[in-house]
This record gives sequence, C-alpha cells and structure tokens, in this order.
Amino acid sequence: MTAPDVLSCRSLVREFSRGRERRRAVDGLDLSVPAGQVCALIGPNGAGKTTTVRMCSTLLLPTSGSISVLGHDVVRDTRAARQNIGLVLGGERGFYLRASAQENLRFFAAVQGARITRRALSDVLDQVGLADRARSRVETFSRGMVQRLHIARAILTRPALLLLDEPTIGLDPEVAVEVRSLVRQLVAEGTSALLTSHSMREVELLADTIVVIAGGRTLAQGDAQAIGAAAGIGEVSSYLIDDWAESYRSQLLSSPGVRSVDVHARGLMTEVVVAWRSGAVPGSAHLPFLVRGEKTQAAGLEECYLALLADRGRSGTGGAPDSLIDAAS
Ligand SMILES: Nc1ncnc2c1ncn2[C@@H]1O[C@H](COP(=O)(O)OP(=O)(O)OP(=O)(O)O)[C@@H](O)[C@H]1O
Repeated sequence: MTAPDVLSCRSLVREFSRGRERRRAVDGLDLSVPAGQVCALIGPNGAGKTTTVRMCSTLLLPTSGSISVLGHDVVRDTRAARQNIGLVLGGERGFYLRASAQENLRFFAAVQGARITRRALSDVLDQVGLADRARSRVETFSRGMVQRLHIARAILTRPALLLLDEPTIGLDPEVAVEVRSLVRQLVAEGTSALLTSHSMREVELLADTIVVIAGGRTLAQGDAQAIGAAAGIGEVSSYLIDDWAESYRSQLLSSPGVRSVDVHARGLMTEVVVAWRSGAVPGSAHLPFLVRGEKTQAAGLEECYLALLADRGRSGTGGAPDSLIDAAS
C-alpha cells in the first residue's frame, strides 16, 4: 500500500462575502504534497495562495472540498491534522520581544499543548543556527534571526508538513539564502512543505512540483518541465542588434515557434528577447535583423509563469482578481 500524501486538497473552494456579493478566492483547487517533497503555489497578488495556506493550516474553514494532512481531514479531525503542521508566515512578528528565544519557544510549545524537553529545545535552536542566542531577547534579533526563530517555532513538534507562506519576504538576499538552505535541510531530513512565494528563483531552488493559480483556479501544475510545456515555451533567446524597427515584432510573431517578443534598450544597442516553443529556435540567418550577439537558454520558470498569466489575460479571464459567483440583484 502506498503512503498517503502528506497534504492533499481536493476540489477546494473558499468564498468570501463582499457586501452583498460572494466571491470565490479559491475555486476548485486540487493539489498534493507527497512525503519529502516541496510543492510551490505561485500566482499573482490576490490569486488565493494565502487563503489556501490558511485553510490547510486549519485557521480558515473551506466553503467546500476537502483537505487532509497525513490522512487526517482538517475539518473533521482538526486536532490530529494540526499536530502534523508547522506554519511559517513571511514578515510575521508574533514573538514576545522582551523574552528570550528559548522562553518564546517554550511558551509557544505550551500553547500547542506540546511538552518540549530541554534537549529538544536546544536541538531546534541549534538546527536553525540560534543556539548561541538562546538566552538573548528577541528584540535584539535581526529580521533574519526572527525568521529563523519562526521556523524553529514551526518545527518544535517535528511536524510532517511545513506551510511556508512567503517565508523570505522582506529579507535581504543573504538572509533569504540562509532561510532557503534551512528549508532544504529540513526537506532533506524528510519534512514536506507547501510553499508560496513571489520569488521564482526560490521556487526553482526549492520546489519539486509547482501549482500556478490565478483567480483561485489552476492554470498549470507539475514539475518545472510540465509548467514549461503548459506555457508552450522551450527556449528563450536574447539577441543584441543595432537598430530596432517595430515591423520586426510582427515579422517575428508571425514566424513559426515564436511565443513572445520583448524589446529592451541596451546602451546604443537593442536587446530582443524571444521566447520560442520547444526546439523552434532558428539559425540567426532566418531572423529579420542582423544579430551582433546571441544567447539562447532553456526557459526559466519566470518566463513560463508570465506566459501563462499573459494567456489568461488574453483569454479575457484576467479581469477580476477572484471570481464573482453571485451578483447582488
Ligand atoms: N477575509 C477576507 N474577506 C474577504 N475577502 C478576502 C479575505 N481574505 C482574502 N480575501 C480575498 O481573497 C482573494 C485571495 O486573497 P489571498 O490573500 O488568498 O491572495 P494571495 O494569492 O495570497 O495574494 P498575495 O500574493 O497578495 O498575498 C483576494 O481577492 C482577497 O481580497
């Protein structure tokens, strides 16, 4: 028998009332996080990511659909589900600033009804790199240290699932790297995670699977290759040329295999960035301009993500940030 997914969401819906209207912030979402994997939920502002994380964390009830954590339904079996969840919110405060790191952790363990031994506490602080600051007041901590303390709080009870809602938001790049490597270490030790992030680099570095959502609905789902295939982009080329003419754009867009064209000024030259369907990059002799420099590489997540959102915008479903289901009469 195969082990149950650590997190499983099925046909998940959450509606909110706004005046006399009801709007769907999450509209039929399905996702799974197998053991030891990271699933990233990405999408524009208002896409429904935090609402999904809040439902998974048991803080918010779904309107319909189901969520289970290690087979425990978060609505019917909240306590058991909660015992397997650690929640980390980006930019969160929430510690007693005049208390030390270890006093805070003891307090939050008690709130969760968990008994934490001195050894377990020092192990957790050690793991997040705060062992030498265990007795320091949190008010003396940098933002990066506070964020590491949040992760310590989330892993105190050694949960199977971490819910990481923008865990590096507002952190400087060096500290963000530290937090990501801590997440990687936890995942290497067997923890699973649902991650939301606006950093495509973070998602590329951490996620095994990706769910792209907008307006509460899934646009694409799978590993990086599957997202690329859904977006229809294989490679991205950057061409340096002397002079740009707008007619080149329509020439390029009507060529087979071109997915999008972006143009940027680069000093006295112009950079033309073309996203191609997989395997469609032609020799530069087939381009409408003389190429002075050229670089082609596999499409990154960011290009694929932007292409998926652009398609959604073109198909006319991008107007409302979430779907209106019940207009006031
Ligand atoms: N408590 C609430 N009451 C009413 N509407 C809400 C509530 N919480 C969220 N929403 C709405 O649900 C939609 C989804 O919001 P959510 O915060 O889940 O998006 P998000 O993808 O996390 O966005 P961001 O990237 O900006 O954090 C938004 O339109 C938001 O206004």
